[in-house]
Amino acid sequence: MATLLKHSAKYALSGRLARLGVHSRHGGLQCLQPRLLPHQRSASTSSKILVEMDDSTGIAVLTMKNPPVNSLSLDFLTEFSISLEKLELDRGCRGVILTSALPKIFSAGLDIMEMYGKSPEHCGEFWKAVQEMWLRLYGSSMITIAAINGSSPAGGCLMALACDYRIMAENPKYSIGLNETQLGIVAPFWFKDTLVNTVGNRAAELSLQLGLLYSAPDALRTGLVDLLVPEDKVLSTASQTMTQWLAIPGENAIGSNPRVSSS
Ligand SMILES: CC/C=C\C/C=C\C/C=C\CCC/C=C/C(=O)SCCNC(=O)CCNC(=O)[C@H](O)C(C)(C)COP(=O)(O)OP(=O)(O)OC[C@H]1O[C@@H](n2cnc3c(N)ncnc32)[C@H](O)[C@@H]1OP(=O)(O)O
Repeated sequence: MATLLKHSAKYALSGRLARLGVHSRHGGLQCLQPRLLPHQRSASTSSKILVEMDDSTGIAVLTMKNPPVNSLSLDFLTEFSISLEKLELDRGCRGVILTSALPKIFSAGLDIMEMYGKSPEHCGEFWKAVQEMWLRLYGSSMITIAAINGSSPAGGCLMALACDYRIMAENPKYSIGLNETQLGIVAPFWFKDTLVNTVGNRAAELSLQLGLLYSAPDALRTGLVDLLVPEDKVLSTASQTMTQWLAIPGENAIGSNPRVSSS
């Protein structure tokens, strides 16, 4: 029942998502291998996204590669949503690890150039693509883990928040947060809600009103991220964590998520 509720709540998020229908990708207990064996891997790449799928574990790694800072441009967001939709439709895919190919940056957030001097039509299309990215990630029926291997302000932080679990590199130079206020922007309500659901009301109030960017240790203290690990261990830890989550029987790891389930 919980699973069904989660699915209905999730698919109610977006008319486009409703097309996906309800199906189970989470079978019984499986013995999962954290390492990808070459013959069991498949890769697909668009210009800004690399997707590597391990058929033996059902784990996909979605790597953002939009230099210089993985800003969320219209093109990037479109490719991102298409990649995620393909994985969502792939019944063999049970978990997605989101990470960055760029040194020091997870994502710089919305592409500022998409919001400057553009036509109302373009702005509408861009904003719709931002919402679509969030709906797909937050409403995903796969387990999603953000492997945050660099700084992640504003919309980049939203992406990480939309995942089920966040693992960040413990590099003190990296920062993360919804710092829109510092940029003279009010974070939209659904940015706010996603943050509240993660860190709670009071921390979210302070965070949003002051536009705080947290260092990695402060992000852990406030609950913005779940785990800090050495930089070279971010991806392997994400793989191990995913394996643990996917070993939860049936669909319980997904179905018991309170953000999308009411029982
Ligand atoms: C009209 C609007 C239409 C529709 C929208 C409707 C409503 C919108 C309303 C509200 C929106 C609210 C939500 C907003 C969310 C956002 O995400 S806003 C974007 C916020 N992000 C930032 O402000 C990030 C700023 N960047 C940085 O802090 C740093 O660049 C960094 C920490 C990411 C990386 O630092 P460095 O490694 O030192 O790199 P540089 O600073 O030298 O940058 C390299 C290069 O990249 C360009 N760049 C950086 N960030 C962005 C970005 N967000 N978009 C586009 N380009 C970016 C930077 O300018 C440099 O370019 P060059 O100078 O090398 O050409």
